[in-house]
Amino acid sequence: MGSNNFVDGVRRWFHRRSSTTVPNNQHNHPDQNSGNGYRNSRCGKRHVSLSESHARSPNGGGDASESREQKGNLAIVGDFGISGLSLIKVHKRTHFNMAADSQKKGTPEADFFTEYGEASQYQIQEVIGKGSYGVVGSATDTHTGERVAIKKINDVFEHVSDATRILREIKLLRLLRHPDVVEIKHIMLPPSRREFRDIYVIFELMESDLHQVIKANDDLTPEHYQFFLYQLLRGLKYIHAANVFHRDLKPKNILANADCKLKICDFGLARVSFNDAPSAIFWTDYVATRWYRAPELCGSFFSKYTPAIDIWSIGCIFAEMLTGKPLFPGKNVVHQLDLMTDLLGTPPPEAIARIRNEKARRYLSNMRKKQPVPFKQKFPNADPLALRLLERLLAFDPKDRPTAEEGLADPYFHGLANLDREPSAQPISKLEFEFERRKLTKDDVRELIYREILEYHPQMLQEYLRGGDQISFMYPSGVDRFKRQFAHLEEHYGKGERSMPILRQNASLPRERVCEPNNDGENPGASVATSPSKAAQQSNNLGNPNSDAQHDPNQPNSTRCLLKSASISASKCIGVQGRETEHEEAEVNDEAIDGLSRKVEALHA
Ligand SMILES: Nc1ncnc2c1ncn2[C@@H]1O[C@H](COP(=O)(O)OP(=O)(O)OP(=O)(O)O)[C@@H](O)[C@H]1O
Repeated sequence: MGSNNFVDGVRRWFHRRSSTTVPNNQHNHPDQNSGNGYRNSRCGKRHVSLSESHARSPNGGGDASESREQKGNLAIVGDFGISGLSLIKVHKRTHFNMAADSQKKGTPEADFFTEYGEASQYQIQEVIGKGSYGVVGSATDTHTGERVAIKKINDVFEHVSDATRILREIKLLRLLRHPDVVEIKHIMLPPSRREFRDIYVIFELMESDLHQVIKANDDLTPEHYQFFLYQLLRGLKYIHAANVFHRDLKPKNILANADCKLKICDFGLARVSFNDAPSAIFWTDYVATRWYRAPELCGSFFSKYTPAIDIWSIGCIFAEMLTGKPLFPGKNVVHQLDLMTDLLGTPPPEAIARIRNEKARRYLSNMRKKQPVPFKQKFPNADPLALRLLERLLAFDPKDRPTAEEGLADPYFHGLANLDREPSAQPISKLEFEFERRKLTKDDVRELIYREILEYHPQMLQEYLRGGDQISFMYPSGVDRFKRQFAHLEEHYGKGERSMPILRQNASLPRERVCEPNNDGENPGASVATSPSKAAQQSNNLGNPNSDAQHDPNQPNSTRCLLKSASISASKCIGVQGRETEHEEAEVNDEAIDGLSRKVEALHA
């Protein structure tokens, strides 16, 4: 595909909406009305009004343009028609057809529907993935014909910290409503308010994720790159305006459709930043994927962090799109910093002087001086405007990175950026996250999750708010049916494939194990290690005890990685020669650890 297709698509989009002219409210780009080419064809004077509402098309067909009525004060967004971009390859999911199988065997599931209204709404089809928290299946909403993804989260309350992470995620996804953020459509009502263990969350269904897209498509065009980055920054602008830091942006946490639509997902590590929140609580459980981690998080540089940590991750993701390979595949935090400085050069003394953590400051000042590699040399085929923005996103010093909003106003997006389509969220109310301030018991979290689920069951919510006791009785919810269906699916999923037990990544540390900061505001490096290997890795970090937690071979990421590989091998990508993209969960090489330990020890001697 070339720009012509793109131009045609954009023209079609404008044509379809020709009656919705509103005053031009673009970013004030100097050349926004001049010149030729696809950028300017997108830069016409017609824009979709913020108040314009289009019906959302069911996933899997029809007009790709979308809009969403925002809850509360949030805006209604008229979004792109993106038919102008050539479709990207997404692997076809063909794991196990639940519906057909259940008919063949005459399993009882089909009858179950008649009794419970809500359950009959979803016809489960196949398993599309497994995570550490459970299984994700595709299904059809029989009321609307829409295809959805249903995530079954097993044994939610096994660990209070996991349950709290799930609470955070479902709450944030209810509050953050934007076309570039995955949508929770529904959560099944548990059969019993006080006794439920599993929950079923119904998401909009996406076809793939950016990790797969990068692997499967070696013919992405400059227009694809630009549109991908645009959506990511636009989503981030909205999320940051709500004072939410995602903290774990990586290609696997960006869902993708063949029509080039991207959506940010997995808010399990996200946090709302209230100005008075102690940064210790905010950061001590930080275990996000190292390869996309900002330099300041590779050594507890500061006591307070900013949304610029997410901007860095977006920079890494964009670079990975351009080359098909992760930009900084560090084996541990020290190696991570080495790779960063290999490309960006050693930071200037002023930037190093701002670092409050003494070990990290010392490590960087003692590092052999390195010159930056020109981005043109590193990314020889990329659009120079793209590279200029990439350099800004990957500024070593967080204060030099643009905000998402500033990123959208970068010349790279001339003709594409449009403030009308880039709404900001309202800051999230403190009341919603009041639970972060206290130590929760299992029953507390269960009640809070139940309350959150009731947001999708307005009548029950009314009853609950009136103090109705009846909902403590078993309530016909349809979850039992789902449970059996998922059990059946899980039994078949992975048959004949490399299958490994899923271990839950206990990502958030239980409160009682979170160490207090020292008087410098930094974490003193108190141990949270649960295994000798973790202890070894911690000796290799620069002050943050959790900075390598995700790299513990006993942690499930490597397991998940294998499972994902298994599902990839079972998938069909037509005519695709996948590029080899290494996994960020690569095993730690003991020798490297030893070498780095010596290096760090020598530094601190
Ligand atoms: N809405 C969705 N549409 C399509 N696929 C999805 C959707 N949500 C998740 N998936 C896929 O299902 C799989 C499992 O997702 P899940 O979020 O449970 O686990 P994960 O991404 O491994 O993260 P974690 O284990 O940290 O929660 C992933 O491959 C993901 O891409």
